Amino acid sequence: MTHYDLAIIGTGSGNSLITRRWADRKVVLVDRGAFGGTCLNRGCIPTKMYVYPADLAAASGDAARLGVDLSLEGVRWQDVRDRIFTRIDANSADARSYRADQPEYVTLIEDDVHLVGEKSFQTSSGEVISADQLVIATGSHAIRPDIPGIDLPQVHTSDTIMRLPDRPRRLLIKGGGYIAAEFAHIFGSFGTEVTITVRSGTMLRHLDETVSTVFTEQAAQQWDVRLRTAVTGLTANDDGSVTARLEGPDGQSDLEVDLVLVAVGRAPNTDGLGVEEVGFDLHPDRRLAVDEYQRVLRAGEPVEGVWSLGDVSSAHQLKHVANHEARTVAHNLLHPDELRASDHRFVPAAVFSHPQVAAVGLTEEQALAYAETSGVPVVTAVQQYGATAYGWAMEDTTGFVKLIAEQPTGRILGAHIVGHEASLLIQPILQAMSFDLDAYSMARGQYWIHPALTEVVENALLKLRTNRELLHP
Ligand SMILES: Cc1cc2nc3c(=O)[nH]c(=O)nc-3n(C[C@H](O)[C@H](O)[C@H](O)COP(=O)(O)OP(=O)(O)OC[C@H]3O[C@@H](n4cnc5c(N)ncnc54)[C@H](O)[C@@H]3O)c2cc1C
Ligand SMILES: NC(=O)c1ccc[n+]([C@@H]2O[C@H](COP(=O)([O-])OP(=O)(O)OC[C@H]3O[C@@H](n4cnc5c(N)ncnc54)[C@H](O)[C@@H]3O)[C@@H](O)[C@H]2O)c1
Repeated sequence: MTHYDLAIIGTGSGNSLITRRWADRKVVLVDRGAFGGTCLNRGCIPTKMYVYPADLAAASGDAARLGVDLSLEGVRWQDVRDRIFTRIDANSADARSYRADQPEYVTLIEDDVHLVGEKSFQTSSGEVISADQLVIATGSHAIRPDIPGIDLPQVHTSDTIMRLPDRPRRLLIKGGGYIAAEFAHIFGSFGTEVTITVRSGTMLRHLDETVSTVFTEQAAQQWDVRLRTAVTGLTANDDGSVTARLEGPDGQSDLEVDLVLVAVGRAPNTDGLGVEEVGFDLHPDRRLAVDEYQRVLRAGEPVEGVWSLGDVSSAHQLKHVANHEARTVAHNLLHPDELRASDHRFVPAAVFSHPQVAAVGLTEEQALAYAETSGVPVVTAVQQYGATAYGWAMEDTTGFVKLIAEQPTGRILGAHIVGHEASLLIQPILQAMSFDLDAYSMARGQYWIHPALTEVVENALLKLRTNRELLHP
């Protein structure tokens, strides 16, 4: 058995824990997959590197209403793919070499491991490692639902679809969440016929109802969206295509496609890790349970020196959350007597689709429930992009900013944006929420550049104020 000061399982956000502060100690970093984890190799970064060219391709369709006739001559899939993965693979290889070249204090083990004690684990080749402190940062994996034909080679998850040799002519996407929305945009803008099957009545159904309703309407104008529809089986055809058996409101039907993307959520990587065997607590969705300091729990109590962060233990499967939690763990590993808590109060998210969506805080439904239990009235305001000067320039008819605040104080509880650069527009609202700036002061306490698109945020804030004054003259 080899003993270390610190052992980290997972090179996603886990890799960022190793700073020079550890240079005089012994650290072991373990990963069974590509160095850098999901975000770098098969998640946020390559998807957004596809989304940007998809936005350019989609612009050809969006420009006509402005009197600009663009035509899309074509998309060179292999060139797009190779530009992305030449950069990604080099980045992953460089990050790996950087760690592998620090043998004086970091040992890199590229193997699958499972726990054999609360702070010890075994590699698949039999090596046993123990450590004073252990960080579990093993991420999550795409769920493959149990339907006939799910193992056909034409069935992909987000792990594999970005490296396809060719772009499919017809793609079926099962699921209506983030990954479905982003890949529908990517493939649809590039010219693939996209069909999406969604179990419920809307896409992005976990978001604010106005958002999911508007997004679903716009999705249906671009892709063949089949709501309340299940895929009950997949069969390979002789010509390489796949027939999907669908069950929807009109009964059963068959759909022939070239490829299938399964996007029905991701599950934490706790299976096979041995966490139950050593008694660590799991949530019902099999996430590792941690306290606010990111300490792993056993029977509800923190296990000394055992930490977790990111998708394996977080309620939010988002890279900025994994990074935030990594900063908490980085501090706490070195300052056991001054523990710092993670701040999950205002976690934003964006869906990089067409249109873009961004959200932070409570949905309207949640805010109304909060008003009922707290007795604090809430006020909402919806401002259309099209009612601002930049919205006129864009001839925008669908984008909007929806804000929800406590009525007496103007404390912002939630923000929901659909439309051009929603992911950028939400940031000042998030800043106000994080630094306790109320909506009323935010609206008039600063200049807003005219006629920038940010005026839609300014106007939404002003509307909250007007609505407040209407309620309380
Ligand atoms: C297609 C896609 C797009 C996304 N886009 C965004 C986005 O735009 N914005 C955003 O915020 N988030 C996005 N995400 C989510 C984001 O990628 C994750 O939240 C983030 O990468 C999680 O980081 P992590 O460090 O927890 O785990 P990971 O980065 O997954 O790292 C975990 C590592 O642990 C290793 N590992 C697991 N089990 C073992 C074991 N037993 N032994 C050894 N090694 C093990 C794995 O190989 C992996 O490398 C996206 C995800 C996907 C799939
Ligand atoms: N831009 C981003 O930040 C970004 C992009 C991609 C992924 N992600 C992260 O990755 C996670 C996983 O993405 P995702 O799209 O797979 O998950 P998701 O949770 O966003 O959506 C999954 C969808 O599949 C549906 N579903 C679940 N089980 C099903 C079943 N058996 N049959 C049919 N439908 C089913 C759900 O109702 C939901 O609509 C996201 O939750 C997100 O946290 C983030």
